[in-house]
Amino acid sequence: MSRDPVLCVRDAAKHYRSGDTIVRALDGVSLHVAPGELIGITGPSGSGKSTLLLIAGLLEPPTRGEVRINGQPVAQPDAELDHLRDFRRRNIGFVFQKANLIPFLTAAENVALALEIDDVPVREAHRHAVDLLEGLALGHRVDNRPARLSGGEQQRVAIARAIANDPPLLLADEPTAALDSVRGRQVMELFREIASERQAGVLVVTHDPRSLDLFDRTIEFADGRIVAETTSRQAPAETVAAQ
Ligand SMILES: Nc1ncnc2c1ncn2[C@@H]1O[C@H](COP(=O)(O)OP(=O)(O)OP(=O)(O)O)[C@@H](O)[C@H]1O
Repeated sequence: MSRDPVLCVRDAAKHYRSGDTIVRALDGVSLHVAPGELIGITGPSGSGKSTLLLIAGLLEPPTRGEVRINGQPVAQPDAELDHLRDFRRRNIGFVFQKANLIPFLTAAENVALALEIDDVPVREAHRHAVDLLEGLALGHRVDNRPARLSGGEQQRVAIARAIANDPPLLLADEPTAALDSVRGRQVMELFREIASERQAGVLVVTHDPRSLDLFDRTIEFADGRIVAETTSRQAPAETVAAQ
């Protein structure tokens, strides 16, 4: 059985004007992420990694090229991304370097809020949030506010929030940069689990070479282009290459 990629980025470019010059933040990038795949994006500062996530996350339209999610063409140069707000919320989870939890809500309330925004009734959202946090070994933290949690715990709550409505695609921008190596590893292992068990496609930008063994593939960027790709684990059996 073959499955379509969750994310397909085709010949994407993103150019910014800076005075008289054009910055080619992305310059013709094509990649795909299959269900169950965990992909690492690496490369030097300024090589276009975050720009790729902005384009893949439907937060910025590409200057050229196309983004498909689950086979559906959703972003082209003239795309009105505001119209995609609901689509984005249902299909894409985001995790950033900082957890950005709401400080006056408990861990469970932070996660539940993501579901309530999606019209899940309050009680059901809370129950689901608690279940999710328990599954991420945070059952003892559900009623704590973020200030009581370690950096790694906060980041795991942020991941629970990002996957609360079960999006098929998860995008993370340097999610372990603020963590020590042990907590950073735990967070990367969580992404591995989410990809394997929930069959989400997960794209993680990282400078951290210590977790590369967890990725199915590592894609290296330089000057807005893909310059190398390494297959680090055996690819999931049921995935196919991008068309
Ligand atoms: N809004 C913008 N306007 C002009 N130039 C931009 C804009 N956003 C990004 N750039 C430029 O595009 C290039 C790629 O930036 P990007 O943030 O994608 O790199 P990165 O690989 O994520 O870097 P880092 O590892 O430092 O986060 C850089 O030269 C950056 O200065």
